[in-house]
Amino acid sequence: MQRELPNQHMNRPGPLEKVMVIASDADFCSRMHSVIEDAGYEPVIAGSSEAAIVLMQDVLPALVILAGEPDDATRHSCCRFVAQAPVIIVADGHDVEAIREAFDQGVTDFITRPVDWTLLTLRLQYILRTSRTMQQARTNERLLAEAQRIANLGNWAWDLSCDEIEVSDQSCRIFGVPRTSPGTFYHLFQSAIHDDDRAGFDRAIHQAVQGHPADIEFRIHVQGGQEKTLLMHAERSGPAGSSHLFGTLQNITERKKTEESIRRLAYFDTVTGLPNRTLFSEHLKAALAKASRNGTCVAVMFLDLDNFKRINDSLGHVAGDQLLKEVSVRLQQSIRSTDVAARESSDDTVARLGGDEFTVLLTDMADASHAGVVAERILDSLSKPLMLAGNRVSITSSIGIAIYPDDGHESDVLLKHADAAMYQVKYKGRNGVFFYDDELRRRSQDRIHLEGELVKALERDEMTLFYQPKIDANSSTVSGFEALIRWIHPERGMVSPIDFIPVAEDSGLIVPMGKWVIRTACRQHVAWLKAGLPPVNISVNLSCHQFADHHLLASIEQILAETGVDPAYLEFEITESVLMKDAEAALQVLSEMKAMGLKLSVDDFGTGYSSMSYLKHFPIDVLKIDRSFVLDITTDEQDATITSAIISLAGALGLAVVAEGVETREQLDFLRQCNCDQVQGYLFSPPVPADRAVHLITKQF
Ligand SMILES: Nc1nc2c(ncn2[C@@H]2O[C@@H]3COP(=O)(O)O[C@H]4[C@@H](O)[C@H](n5cnc6c(=O)[nH]c(N)nc65)O[C@@H]4COP(=O)(O)O[C@H]3[C@H]2O)c(=O)[nH]1
Repeated sequence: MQRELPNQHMNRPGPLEKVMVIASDADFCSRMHSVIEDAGYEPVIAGSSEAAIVLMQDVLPALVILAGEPDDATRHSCCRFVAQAPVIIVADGHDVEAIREAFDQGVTDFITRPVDWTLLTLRLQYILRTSRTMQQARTNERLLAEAQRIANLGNWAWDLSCDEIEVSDQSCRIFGVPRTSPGTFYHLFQSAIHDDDRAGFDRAIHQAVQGHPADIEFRIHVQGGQEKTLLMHAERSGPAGSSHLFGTLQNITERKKTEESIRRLAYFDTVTGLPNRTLFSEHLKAALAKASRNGTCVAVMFLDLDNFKRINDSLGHVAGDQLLKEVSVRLQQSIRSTDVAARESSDDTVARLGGDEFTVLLTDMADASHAGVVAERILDSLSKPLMLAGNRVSITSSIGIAIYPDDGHESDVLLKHADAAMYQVKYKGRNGVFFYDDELRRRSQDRIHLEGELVKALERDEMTLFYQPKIDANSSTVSGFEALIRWIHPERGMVSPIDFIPVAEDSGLIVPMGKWVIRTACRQHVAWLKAGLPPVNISVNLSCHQFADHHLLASIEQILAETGVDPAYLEFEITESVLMKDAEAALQVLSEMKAMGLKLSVDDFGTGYSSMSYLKHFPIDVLKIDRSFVLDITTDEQDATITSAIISLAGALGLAVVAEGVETREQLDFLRQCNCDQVQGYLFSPPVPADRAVHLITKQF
């Protein structure tokens, strides 16, 4: 009955728990053995301290009972050995001094002689239960510390009444300080906070004290001059009126660094370190919102270097990058010069959109004319020569300006208008400034209107192809046709491609339109063949967008397969400027086209800037001399020289040559003298519809 008592009211211990008794008294040991066994533990009896120490090598007791008169050394080593388990001594009730000494050596508890055997079972169970709880607490503490270490997360409790902070190990590690007293930690903590972050930190603490949990990021100086960024959560919990704040502390230094490098990549140009298009756009939007509130103006400048490509190609990319960096420095200096601009705003931004295109944002201007002053200053600054790769180089630039609110209210629109104004400078001869104006505004509206109409034109099948013959200069017979698109507008009549091709280019419509041209030209070639005519070369123009389109080759392949045209009769005319825009990429596409068996020609040759080394490597068949040279070959000596030089060059490179825009017999005679292979122009025929072109195929000119 007595023995059942503990089992009815307490957790019964596990069967494997061992209770070790160290005693020399055999009767005492035997009695203990029975009590321990009956209580549901496994007794382990050691007759002496030495035997106990040997036994403890193998047995891990849950509780040790030390009876007799063990000397200090034995008690000490026992306690050391069984640091995880409680140790009970059996002492004389009146020997308080001995009990105190035992406690000092680490003994957990005591029972007094004479032993109350009835209560002993209960006593053992209480002690073991406490021990288990303690052990669990220790384990939990260890696991928590480990988890905090892994998560780089510390916790703290701040007693505001005495300015003491109780911290976890990880909090100390985050601070890089050894474990200190709560008061010392408070002082270390306070002095470590970055001056710039102190006010925010105090605000967050105040908020938490008021009962609103707060999160704050702040920087601290740690030993060695390093800086760390911490994320702290603080909140008030515990009983009402408690002077404690509780919270966590996380070291987010690495995360901040990563975020910063991602931000730099996303928002800044890697060559110049200037904001990129995305960041510029954000700045512009913010500036527009502010200007709308303040009733001020914003100027958007679009700047393009006039001769960057030439410098980049001739002096190399390293020099090109150096130039871009220098330009970025000069631009920043120019907008900071308050003496000229009579104003300065920290929101002004210089950005690089890509290539040699830069933008400048001037914010909160009272007077739009300041933008012109700044632009002139920029031109002046950029025009100063600099040394690049040992060469003295001068650059000029074209700047277009659009002003909020006059020229638009949205960032995209303003940027587009500044771009249009910049093109106006290019058109007028470069190296200048142009403000977006009524004329450009009207043109822009026309363009938008035309774009809408073009979409409909494609849907309504309003496009048609005209064909202009190319004549063999020796035999005076047709050597091929150039297919040229025409838009038969229901109200306006025939619209020139000069007017709509650029719009189709900008809107991307050129891609489906170009595909339609290739397909229609191929079908015409087949139709003439079927009509019993000899196979005739047909050339088709490829614009910049089409040439860069990744689906171009697949589209051509599909059309060839669908129409059955022999690729040897299909020629593509690509302008010199398109090819030179990205010569490496062009070489790749041209090679693939060549591998398909197509013919390739360089259109408008002489108007752009060709690198001879590329020209040599491009797998081209024909050079087409631009009609601007042909126009004056009989009157302008220079044009005559250039034309004959191009013909010689083509001969040297093994290329055929076609002269465009031949309008007079004199021009033809000159070209024949220079051994030009083919000629094309109004002298023979303008571009004509297919039903008229058919009669030219067999004609002798
Ligand atoms: N003054 C003068 N002009 C002559 C003479 N002979 C021919 N032309 C014109 O010169 C242009 C030659 O085409 P381009 O240089 O490729 O220049 C073309 C080409 O860049 C583009 N284009 C035309 N059709 C297409 C097309 O189907 N696709 C693409 N991507 N562009 C096209 O539009 C431009 C203009 O085409 P068009 O108005 O058809 O103008 C044609 C033609 O009509 C002449 O003796 N004197």
